[in-house]
Order: sequence, then structure tokens, then C-alpha cells
Amino acid sequence: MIETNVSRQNQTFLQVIQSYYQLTKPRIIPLLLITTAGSMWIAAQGQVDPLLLLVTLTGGTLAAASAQTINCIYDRDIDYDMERTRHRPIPSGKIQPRDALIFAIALAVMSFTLLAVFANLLAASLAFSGIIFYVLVYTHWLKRHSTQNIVIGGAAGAIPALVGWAAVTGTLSWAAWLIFAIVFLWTPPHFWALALMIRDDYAKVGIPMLPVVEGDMATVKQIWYYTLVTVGTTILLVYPLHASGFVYAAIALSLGGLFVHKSWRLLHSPEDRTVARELFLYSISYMMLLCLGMVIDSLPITHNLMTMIITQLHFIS
Ligand code: HEM
Ligand SMILES: CC(C)=CCC/C(C)=C/CC/C(C)=C/COP(=O)(O)OP(=O)(O)O
Repeated sequence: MIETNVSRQNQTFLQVIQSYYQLTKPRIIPLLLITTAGSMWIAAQGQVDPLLLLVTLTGGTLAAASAQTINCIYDRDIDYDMERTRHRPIPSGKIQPRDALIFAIALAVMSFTLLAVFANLLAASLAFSGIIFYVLVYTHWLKRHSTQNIVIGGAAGAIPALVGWAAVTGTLSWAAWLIFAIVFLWTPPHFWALALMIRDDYAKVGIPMLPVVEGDMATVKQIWYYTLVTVGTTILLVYPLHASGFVYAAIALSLGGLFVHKSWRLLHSPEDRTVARELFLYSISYMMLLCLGMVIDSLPITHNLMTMIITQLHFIS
């Protein structure tokens, strides 16, 4: 029994609210929403209905919060044993697992209803499948059993991009799957860079993260390969798919160049935790700015501006 009734009884109403908020691992959600938004803007060719945006981001937030809450219930034993996660609401005794489960179910129901009613059934089903995949495939099946846990399980984190596209178009096109692939391929460099830093915590509780089982060198090699493939994949959105244009290409190549550079540095100093930390932090800025690039490129004003510049250049030559 890891919960202490004492800490539950002493909480004020505000502290209880704060504990439920912490249960949803709120710091990760904005980036999930940014990938959803990037996808929505491309799908809507730069003209997203503000109400649909609000509904989709709210539905996505509720789904991600539900998934993270169930993860917190399932992982309460290992969370208690790891320094980094010991203060989460369940292992620290602030919330009972049963109450957390009711909360998670309520969030999932609200997410599905909101998306099904105000977006469409495909978007609602995709968000729901994200919860199921993250809980069953990542948390239950892979996390404690395979070094490939975050590669396959990482697909859950790429589903919000599909939700965004589906909310706008009601279908999934090649471009939607490509944005999914970008987030999917980005996840290993993102997470393994962090896992290099917190390897000992995972080793302590027997979680077979790649650096724990195969060591630093094997991990940085994998990070290097995934970084190269991620950056290469971002360009497919421009060619052959023609879903994004020149502005996005310039942003993706510049950001990608820095991603490759940081990953290269880690490849040559696998034990340097500062370099690993830099890559982890950059991976977050990278995804954020890449999605911003998708949005900027899709805007009608950008199209008009680019057409004007090309016409001028044509005229001069
Ligand atoms: C299976 C895939 C993933 C795993 C295992 C993973 C794991 C982690 C972990 C352990 C942290 C540290 C959080 C903490 O200290 O509590 C973290 C941070 C973060 N992750 Fe991931 N992540 C994954 C995928 C994603 C995805 C898909 C996104 C968004 C697109 C994302 C966005 C972030 C952000 C923004 C942070 C920084 C949060 C902060 O400011 O502390 N992660 N991730
Ligand atoms: C559409 C939808 C519902 C998508 C949800 C996807 C989702 C919740 C992705 C988050 C991925 C993530 C941050 C995992 C943390 O791993 P962990 O929990 O193993 O990390 P820990 O070691 O901090 O517990």
C-alpha cells in the first residue's frame, strides 16, 4: 500500500484540484495540441474554423489527460520507487486510484462526446483509440517488457496529428499519415535523449529503456538514425505530397539541420549528459517550431506573398 491517508485528509479544495491537474501530466499536453493544430492548418489550407479548432483542441486535451491519468494509476508502483515521479498525486497519497479512474473515465467520455458531436465520429474514435493504445500497448504491454517500448508505443503520441486532420476533413489523407510519421519518428530521439539522463531511475525499477539494456553507445546510434529519418520525412510533405510549400521547406531544413547537428554531437559524446539534455530540450522546440512552420506556410497571406515574390523575380529575369 503506497498511499498515505494522512496526506489525503490534510488537503484543501484547491490542493485537491491541483492534484487532479497534476495527474494529467499537463506539461506534455501543449505540444500534443500544437501537432494537432499544425495538421488542422494544412488540412484546412490555412483557413481553420475557430470553433472547430477550439472543440478539437479541447477534445484532444481531455483525451490526453485521460490517457495520462490511467498511466499514472497503472504505473503507481514504479512511480513511487523513482525519485522523479515519487511526488505524483497517486504515489504521494494525494489521490486514490479509484477516484483517479473515475476522473479518467469522465475525461474520456467528455472527449468522445465533444468530438463526436461538434467535430466528427472519425476524430472522436481516433482520440479514443489514442487512449486505448497508450494504455494497453505502451503502458501495459511494452513499457515493462521491451526496449522498443517507446518506438511502438510512441504511435499514441502521434495520433493527435490524425485527430486534427480528421476533424477538418472527416477523412485521413497521405499528408495526415505523413505528419503522424513525423511525430512517430521524432519520438525516439526525443525520449531516448532524456532516457540517457534518467537511465538509473528506470534501471532501479526494472524498466527496459534502451539505455538501460543496451547502453549509451547503442542508444546514441539509434537516436542518430531516427533523427536523420525524421528530418528526411519532414521534406516529403513538400515533395512529393505538395501539402506544404517553400516557406515550410526552408523552416524544416533549418530546424532539421540543427537537430542533426545536436544528434551528431551526442553520437560523438554518448556519455555527456549536457549534450543529451541539449538534444532533449531542442527536440521539444524543434517539434513546436516545425508545426508553426506548417501553420505559417499554409496561410493565404504567405501564399499571396510568395506568388508576388516569384512574379517579381520572373519579371526581373
Ligand atoms: C512514448 C512516447 C513518449 C515518452 C515515453 C515520453 C516521455 C517523456 C518524459 C518521461 C518526459 C519528462 C516528463 C517529466 O519529467 O515528468 C517528457 C517530457 C516531455 N515530452 Fe515526451 N514522451 C513521449 C512522447 C511525447 C510526445 C508525442 C510529445 C508531444 C508531441 C511529448 C512532449 C513532451 C514535452 C513537451 C515534454 C517536456 C515537459 C516539461 O516541460 O517538463 N512527448 N516526455
Ligand atoms: C490522442 C491521445 C489520447 C494521445 C495520448 C498520447 C499521449 C498521452 C502521449 C504522451 C506520451 C508520453 C509523454 C509518455 C510519457 O511516458 P511515461 O508515462 O512512461 O513517462 P514517465 O516515466 O514520466 O511515467
